[in-house]
This record gives sequence, structure tokens and C-alpha cells, in this order.
Amino acid sequence: MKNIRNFCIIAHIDHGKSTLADRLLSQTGTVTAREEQAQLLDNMDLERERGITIKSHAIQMDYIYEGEKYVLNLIDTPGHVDFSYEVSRSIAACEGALLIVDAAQSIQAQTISNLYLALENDLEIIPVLNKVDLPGANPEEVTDDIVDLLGCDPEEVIHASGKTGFGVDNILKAIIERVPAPKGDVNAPLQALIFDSVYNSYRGVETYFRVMNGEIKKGQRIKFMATKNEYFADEVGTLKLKQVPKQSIKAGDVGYLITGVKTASEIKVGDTITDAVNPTKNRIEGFEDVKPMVFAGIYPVDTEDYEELRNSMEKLQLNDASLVFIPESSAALGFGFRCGFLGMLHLEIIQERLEREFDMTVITTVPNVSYHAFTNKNPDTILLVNNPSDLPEPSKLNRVEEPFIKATIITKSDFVGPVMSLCIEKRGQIVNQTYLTPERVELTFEMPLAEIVFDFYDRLKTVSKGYASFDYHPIGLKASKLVKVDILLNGQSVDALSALIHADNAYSIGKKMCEKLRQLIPRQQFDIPIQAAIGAKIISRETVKALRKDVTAKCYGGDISRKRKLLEKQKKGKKRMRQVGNVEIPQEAFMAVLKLND
Ligand SMILES: Nc1nc2c(ncn2[C@@H]2O[C@H](COP(=O)(O)OP(=O)(O)OP(=O)(O)O)[C@@H](O)[C@H]2O)c(=O)[nH]1
Repeated sequence: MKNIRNFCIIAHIDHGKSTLADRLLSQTGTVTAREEQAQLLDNMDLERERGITIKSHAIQMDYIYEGEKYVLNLIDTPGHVDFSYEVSRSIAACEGALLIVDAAQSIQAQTISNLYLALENDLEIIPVLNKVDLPGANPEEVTDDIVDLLGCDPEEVIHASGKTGFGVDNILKAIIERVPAPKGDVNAPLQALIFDSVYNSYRGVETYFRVMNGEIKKGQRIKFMATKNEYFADEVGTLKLKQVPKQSIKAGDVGYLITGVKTASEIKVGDTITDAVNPTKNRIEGFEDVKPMVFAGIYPVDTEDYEELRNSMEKLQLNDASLVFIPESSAALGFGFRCGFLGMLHLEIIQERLEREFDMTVITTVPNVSYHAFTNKNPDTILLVNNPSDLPEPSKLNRVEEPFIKATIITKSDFVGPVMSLCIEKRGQIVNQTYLTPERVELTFEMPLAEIVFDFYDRLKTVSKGYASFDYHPIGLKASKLVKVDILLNGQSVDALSALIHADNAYSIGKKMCEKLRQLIPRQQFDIPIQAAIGAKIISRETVKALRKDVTAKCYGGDISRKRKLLEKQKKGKKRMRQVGNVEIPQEAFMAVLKLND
């Protein structure tokens, strides 16, 4: 156990974790030159295309240092705020962390939030100044920022470049010399932490774990303490580029487990694995059921595809335990599902995977957060509202509570004004303002989650010309003056377009919604009145004027292929169109409330 080192790589998004991880793998010979391919650890196609790490991965390296053989267990981590729980569990499985800071961008919001997570778990921090090859690198200035943040000596900051390989040997040396060897009692009852799981369509769920005490053996009957499910350990082993089956994995080490489980939701990240016959008395702390933060309706474009959509969602859930959904019906869209996601990125990934892996074209309704409503009749009973159309009528409503977050924003002092204005526009209240350096400011706000899940990050980047980073965590629910704004098309309420809006913004947003929908809903053979309403009160109105003639009329006698092309274009446009009553509504219309500022 004394020659094992368990460490993770943490940083702000895009600061170079995955590239550096690939370098460590090649430098230790874990990956032969032939196997090496960029972003080796980001093995989901979507991760490659979007250039971000979605799922964290573990891999074991053997390394000879000063004549001794060491086992280095590396855990890469997702960099996006949607996956912060998974980061926290990967960190809890380690004794040390490489804190990567981009030598041009310096410290950003997630550098700090991930650092706090590592410090909470008493990890030894090894600061790495990465991308020193960049023309825009500021090694001296950024080293000072790191020294200010960590209180370490400048000499402890390792200068490196994942791209060129510079400094990687120093990183490996520091891992062995500075990260403490794991502790644990191999003779105590088995206690292993699940920090990740991956679905394999042939072998079922592969569980990644760190053994804190005892050992896990092939064929052993084990128990997952949160779900209380028992299984046989059909296979255990260590994670090289490929899986390497072993007879047992002992305290201090990291490995994988195959139990034949076919449903990802039965394996919960953060859970404790123990022996079914002689279980440990103590679950490993920090387990929590992953809670969805954002909800949206997902409906088939063609109502007869409902069953096919259900099958596709069930298959997706097999390998994405954080996706939750329940059947729901909409007067406007028919039968679909109310789905819960970790955040907007997760929602987009699911939409993308439905289209790419299951060829399912879907309509997604306006994403919303989960609200707690209380009626006059039962003022102390929580009515969970995951769909705005479930909000009781205003006359029956006692109050509505919405989830709030604490947002941390780091930006340049030049942009403090515009950033503050944006946060105040999003109903934020400033909590703290700290000058990290004369040039860089950390702003802390309390804000409604609903105000940041849609376009806040993009607008923050715009107002700060890219010089702002952002991280947040939930701080509970607070009462808010929220009202349900309904949209009526042709006099018929479209429940999938309803949204919960703060009373102060309801009129302006209702007006903008009508204007935006007038632009998006194609003209048809008749006038289409668009109205926004709160209860029975109409607050805004627009009209889509009728189409006066057949779009192909001008092709008579003209080039027949041009007419065919025009009709083809019309047909393609219909692919993402939903008929609601006698009005055709494009997908963009359902996201209109998100793009009111476009
Ligand atoms: N010049 C230079 N570019 C680098 C270096 N390391 C990474 N990059 C580039 O920076 C971008 C992000 O690199 P990644 O390794 O994907 O960063 P990451 O932190 O893993 O990103 P997430 O997993 O999405 O958080 C990519 O375009 C890399 O090619 C480096 O040392 N020098």
C-alpha cells in the first residue's frame, strides 16, 4: 500500500485536465505510441465533439521512481458545473489532487470551487501551472495568483504543458513525493467507495471504486449499502487502457467491478460496497442521491412515436443514472415525458443522444426548475411543481417557493459594473465582493436557480467579453412572487408554452413572448392571434397574418425542379414542427422564452 498513489486532476473547465492526463499516460508507458489518440480519457463521442469531459474516468499507471515500482491511480474529472457531485466523489477517493491552472487565464471560478472540494477532503494539493507554451502565458503573474490562493511557496508550483509534455516528469515526481500513500486496514470488513459507473451494453454496469478498508475478491457476495442490493462480484480488476481482471483488490487501491447489473440506476455514485455476510458498520460519508436541477418536457414530434421514445429513454437511463423521467401528457403535445436533468448541458446531451443514438426527433418544452407551491387550503403541505402547468390557480395559491443558488463569479475589475447589472437583472442579491488581485474580483451573489439555468452563462460571457467565470451551488428554497404566464394560440391555451415568471417581469416577458412567437410561427392560411395571459387576464397580443397565396403558385410554368426544391424545403421544415389545434408550431417556439433577448 505504501507504493500506491491515488490522485485526481481538478481545474476550471478547459484548463487542460484531459490533455495532461493523456501526457501522464504516455510518459508512464501506460499508453503505447500506437494506442495514443488525443483526449484518450474522453472516450464518449459527444465529449470529443464538444471538447468537454462529461464522464470522469479512472486509469492505473505503473511507474519506476528511484528504483522502486509505484502504482499511480489517476482519476480524471468532468469540468462542467452540471457534474459537480461526480467530481466530489472522485475527490473523496483520492489522497492528492493536481490543481491545474491555465497560465494565460489564471484562477477561475471552478478552480476555486474544485479546490474547496479537495481541501474539504484533506487532499494534498499539487499546483500545476499548465499551458506555459501559450504565447499569452503569464507564468510569473499566475504563479503569484496561485501562491495568494494556496499560501504555498512559488517553488512548489510546477510549470508544465500538457501539449508539449514539458514539466510532466516533475509532476510525476511530485505525485510520488508529496501525495501521501493511502491508509486502510486490509483485514477490516470491506468498505469501498463508488466514484463512477459506466454502462456497457454487453457486460452491464461497470462500477469504479476505491477500497478504503478490507478487500474485494472475485466471486465474493457483496452488498451496496444505499440500495441494500446484494450481488456476486463476477469480476474485479484494475483499469489500464483495457480492464485487467484480478483475484482481489485490496485496501488503498482502485478498481472496477462487474456484477451483471443491467440498470445504471441500481449503482449509485457515492454508495459504499461492503461484504454481504460480514458488512462494515460505517457507510462512507458524503453519499447523496443525485438531484435533478432542471426539468423539461420531451415529446415525440409524431405522436405515434411515443412508445419508441419511451424505449429510447429507458435505454438512455440504463447508462445515465442521473436522467430521471415520468410520463406526462400535454393538451397541446399529447403524450410525452417530464424529465429531470443535472443542468442545461445535461439536457442538451440527452437531446443529442436521442437524435444520434436512437434517431428520435423530439420536441423539448421550456426548461424550468422545481418549485414548491402551497395552497390556501393546505398552507403547510408542499405541492411539488416540476411543470408550470401544474401550478394551482392564483386564487387558490398561498405562496410559491423557488430554489436559490450561491453564485461565485470571477472577472476583471473593468467588468464589475456590467456583471453586477446582469446579476441584479436576474434578481440576484450581492453577498460579497473580494479583490483577489488589483485586477481580478470575486463576486458572490444569491440568485434564483431559474434565472441562471438558461442564458445567464452566455450573457455573462458577453458582458465581460469572455473575462468572467462562474460556479454555483444550491442554498435551498425561498418564497417568491411567481405567476404562471400562459400562451394562447388561436384562442387555445398551449400548456407546453406556459412558464413561471416573477410577477415584476411577467408583463414585459409576456409581451416579448408574443413578439418572439409571431416571428417563429410560420404564416398559415388564416390569421393566428397570439395572446399572453395570467389566469383569465390577457396581458399582451400579437397576430401572425394569414398567407395570401400558395407558396408554389409562382412556379407554374416555371422550373419544376425549383417547385420540388421549395416543397422539399417545406417538408424538411415540418420535421421539427408540431400541430397544436390547427396551428403548426416549430421547436424554436418552445424555446422562445429562453431567447427573448436575441
Ligand atoms: N497550448 C496549449 N493548449 C492546451 C494545453 N493543454 C490543453 N490545451 C488545449 O486546451 C483545450 C482544453 O483542453 P482539455 O484537456 O480538453 O481541457 P479539460 O480541462 O480537460 O476540459 P474539460 O474536460 O472540458 O474541463 C484543448 O483545445 C487543448 O488542446 C497546453 O498545455 N498548451
